[in-house]
Amino acid sequence: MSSDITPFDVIKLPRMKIYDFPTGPYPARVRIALAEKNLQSRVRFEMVDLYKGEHKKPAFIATKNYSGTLPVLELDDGTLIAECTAITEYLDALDGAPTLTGRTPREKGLIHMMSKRAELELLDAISVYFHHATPGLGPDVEIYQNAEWGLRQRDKAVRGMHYFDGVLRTQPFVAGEIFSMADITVIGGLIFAEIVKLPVPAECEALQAWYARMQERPSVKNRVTMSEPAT
Ligand SMILES: N[C@@H](CCC(=O)N[C@@H](CS(=O)(=O)O)C(=O)NCC(=O)O)C(=O)O
Repeated sequence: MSSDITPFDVIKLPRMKIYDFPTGPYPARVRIALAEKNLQSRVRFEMVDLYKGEHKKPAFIATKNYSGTLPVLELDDGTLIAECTAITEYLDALDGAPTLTGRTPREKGLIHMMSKRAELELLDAISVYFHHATPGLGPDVEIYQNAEWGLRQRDKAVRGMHYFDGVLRTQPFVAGEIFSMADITVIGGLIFAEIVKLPVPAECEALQAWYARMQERPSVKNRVTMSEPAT
């Protein structure tokens, strides 16, 4: 091997901690990205109990994430990165060979657009429905609820499902010809839909077929158990 190529296994990968909630839809996005990049062994998960409101405690907000959400990535030098898109971009760039966030300017633009659209039109909409029009994380955490707003966002998410069904009738993945961060974000949305028992409409056959394919990916299938200590 020529001297100017550093074998992957000698690149100094950082050790990382992720403040996490193992079954959460947004944490699932980062867990899937970690597995797709084969980085699981570099990460320790620290659970933050959402149902006890630990993510809204002043200490967490002051020292880990001003937005009071999960996941949060903490590097061994103390750097903190919140926001699933940002964490995924960081993880994807670590080996110098991005596979999830785009290899060319055009791919990067399309993937970012479709991932953001999946947040706005699907995942975040279901999250608002969960927090405002269901018991959510419980009365001690959901200190303000607006059921009408939550129901409007639920209806928006159903429209989003139809939109992504239309996209997936024309191409194999959410942002085009390759699996990307945009697919992971839609997967997060459908994970949340299952949690709130919001079914994908029967006529959204392309979305359903795509999701069935996605659920066969080891990164998706094993996303929750990856943090359990090896037995
Ligand atoms: N924009 C943020 C949103 C993160 C988010 O909402 N995370 C959820 C975690 S989970 O519900 O998916 O498990 C959360 O912290 N929810 C707690 C709350 O909103 O009070 C991101 O992309 O990381």
